[in-house]
Amino acid sequence: MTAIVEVRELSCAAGRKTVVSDISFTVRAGETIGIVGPNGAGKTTLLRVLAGVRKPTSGRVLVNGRALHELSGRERARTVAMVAQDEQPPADLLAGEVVALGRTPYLPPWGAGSAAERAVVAAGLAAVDLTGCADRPVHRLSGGERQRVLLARALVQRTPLLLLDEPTNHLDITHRLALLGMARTLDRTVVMALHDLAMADRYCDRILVLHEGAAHPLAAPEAALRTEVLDTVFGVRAIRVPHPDTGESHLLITAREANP
Ligand SMILES: Nc1ncnc2c1ncn2[C@@H]1O[C@H](COP(=O)(O)OP(=O)(O)OP(=O)(O)O)[C@@H](O)[C@H]1O
Repeated sequence: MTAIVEVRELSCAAGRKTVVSDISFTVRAGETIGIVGPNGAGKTTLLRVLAGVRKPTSGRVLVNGRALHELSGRERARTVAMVAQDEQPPADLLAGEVVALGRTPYLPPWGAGSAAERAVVAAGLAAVDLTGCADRPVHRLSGGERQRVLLARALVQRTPLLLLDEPTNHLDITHRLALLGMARTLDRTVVMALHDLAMADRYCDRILVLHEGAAHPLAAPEAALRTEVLDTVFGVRAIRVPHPDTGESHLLITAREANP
């Protein structure tokens, strides 16, 4: 598989604070990558730099071999889509209008609203289980429904790279599993910050652990989320147990002092 994202000796800051220093990794096309780390570890900051909305303090990010700041706004919007943490769409828009914003980089001037574009928007809403909701005002949707509308906007943007910051926040368990399952099967590369380590373990091809300004090597879940890593980084006790029916390995996490 070819590399879609190359991160070289990257350092990023939030405000004046350097958050992550000198990290390097490569993401291959089609991979689902999880970024995990304690609160404040720099997950959002790194995603914003990967999206090209924040500049690195040093080092570089290449997407499909190009630095995002070399691209026009339209080219960049066809390359990378991002759903930010707790993003609030403009309150006076309809759900379908929010999703349609994702089509902007493909439209000629005043090109919105055609039957074909409406069909793309409807398909985006259907992909997040919101069929028939195009005409609902976003401010009347629940937090989880709004989150799914924003995901639909990113899906219809049809970018090779999709960045998601805590995409399962606000989602019920059904839609949480659906979203993570979808992330794996989409024909694109997904990089997402996740707090739920067990979910990251099950649904990501590889995981980047951020801790104290550094990144552990990007590795398969069983290596990235080893017991000793979770103890050091999160102060929790983790064991891997086989599912009684399927035999698949699941990460079981408890507080460090909990009795076995
Ligand atoms: N605008 C800012 N000015 C100064 N410091 C900031 C700014 N934004 C974020 N920070 C700090 O930078 C650090 C990294 O923040 P970031 O949001 O990237 O972490 P995170 O891993 O996404 O956290 P969380 O898990 O809580 O969402 C935190 O210590 C945060 O307080």
